[in-house]
Amino acid sequence: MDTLQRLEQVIAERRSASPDSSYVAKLNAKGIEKIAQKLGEEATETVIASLSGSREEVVGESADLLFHLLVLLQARRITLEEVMAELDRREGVSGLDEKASRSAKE
Ligand SMILES: N=c1c2ncn([C@@H]3O[C@H](COP(=O)(O)OP(=O)(O)OP(=O)(O)O)[C@@H](O)[C@H]3O)c2ncn1[C@@H]1O[C@H](COP(=O)(O)O)[C@@H](O)[C@H]1O
Repeated sequence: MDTLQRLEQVIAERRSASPDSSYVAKLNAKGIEKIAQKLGEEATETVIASLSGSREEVVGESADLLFHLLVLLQARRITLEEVMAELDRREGVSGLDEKASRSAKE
């Protein structure tokens, strides 16, 4: 089991904890809008760090971003496995085929 899978499991366990003792529970108690807002903030902070921050800052913000993405996915009942399967599927599609299928959908 890798780090993201372990974190996904911890987040699932902590969702039902007391919001006083758990950040994951606190975020979930506030609802999907708050979780989405936090993800947006962490994405912005990652972008800013990538442009003007140190290597350590980019690593730290990226960790915050991945963590909040996992919280959001769970709030939408989407598993990491589903996202990985989508990435695996794309791996099997050539760049040109992918572009063609995207423009066909538009
Ligand atoms: N990886 C993380 C993690 N990364 C970031 N954070 C929290 O994310 C928050 C982001 O910081 P901010 O200053 O933006 O947010 P804030 O001011 O605390 O919150 P708001 O004012 O926005 O409500 C901080 O409180 C961090 O502690 C995390 N909190 C928890 N985890 C993992 O989740 C597990 C379960 O955590 P609990 O739910 O707290 O038990 C932990 O063991 C960790 O493995």
